[in-house]
Amino acid sequence: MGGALLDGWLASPTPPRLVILDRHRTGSDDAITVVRTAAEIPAGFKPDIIVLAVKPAAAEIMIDAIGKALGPRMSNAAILSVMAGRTCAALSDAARLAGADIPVLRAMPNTPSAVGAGISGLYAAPSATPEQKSICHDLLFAVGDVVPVEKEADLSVVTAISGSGPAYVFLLAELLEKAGQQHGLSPTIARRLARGTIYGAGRMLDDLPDSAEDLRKAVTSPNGTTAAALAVLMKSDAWPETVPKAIDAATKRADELAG
Ligand SMILES: NC(=O)C1=CN([C@@H]2O[C@H](COP(=O)(O)OP(=O)(O)OC[C@H]3O[C@@H](n4cnc5c(N)ncnc54)[C@H](OP(=O)(O)O)[C@@H]3O)[C@@H](O)[C@H]2O)C=CC1
Ligand SMILES: O=C(O)[C@@H]1CCC=N1
Repeated sequence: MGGALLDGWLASPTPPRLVILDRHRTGSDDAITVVRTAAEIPAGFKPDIIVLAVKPAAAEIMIDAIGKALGPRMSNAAILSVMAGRTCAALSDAARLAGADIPVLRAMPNTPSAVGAGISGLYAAPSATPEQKSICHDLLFAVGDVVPVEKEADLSVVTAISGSGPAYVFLLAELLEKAGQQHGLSPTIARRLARGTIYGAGRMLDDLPDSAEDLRKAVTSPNGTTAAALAVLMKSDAWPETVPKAIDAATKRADELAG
């Protein structure tokens, strides 16, 4: 996810000044300084925002390493976590243990951020300053839309819908492609049709004021092909039951990750 955000920031018209801590990436340039370990963070660098995009289990280790490396230079920063689950309180505790009593903001972005088409939920702990909220909002807005949420607990369902959501759409693309091939289309044609359809439907959802339901109905001719397919997909034990179940499972998992 960190890589997706980075791609989006680097492609944005006014990239922020970035120091990237990444064990694999090499090559600093004019736009970014890349370091392999926290100890290599440049001596004069005093971050406004520390973006954490590691797996939730690595959060405390990272905060500790960054705290040790930055020392007092961390004291005016805020943490922006994109990790599923991990709460502001847990991350604040980790920062305090690392020597910095600093605010935490939590975002739940998604991978379309890599192409500037992300959408992120954003929650700010009450201790975050208006300026820190504004910088984090702008960082996320540089790679797509931003939806502020008032309650931290809402980030679990945000994670289930939009954080994980691209995977559901990619699964649909996979299944459409496969079904096309099973009906004799070449892999290339099946892939173009599946992807082009999802792209076009996404554009309509984004560009037009109509509801998703109205757009669906407009495709569905009486007694036609779409009606035949939707009779399968919309059976009570099919999508109307399985999609909410899937969202429940993802929301529950996000709550579990929060501990
Ligand atoms: N994937 C997604 O669509 C989304 C993910 N997220 C959140 O983003 C976070 C990362 O997920 P994701 O990008 O999928 O996971 P990845 O495993 O792809 O990325 C995690 C990165 O963190 C690095 N890392 C872990 N520990 C350390 C460490 N101690 N020092 C330096 N680097 C470290 C890993 O390096 P290495 O490979 O060397 O271990 C890896 O590059 C998660 O918390 C997830 O909840 C949020 C929204 C969407
Ligand atoms: O699967 C996950 O846990 C992360 C959070 C949202 C998307 N990927």
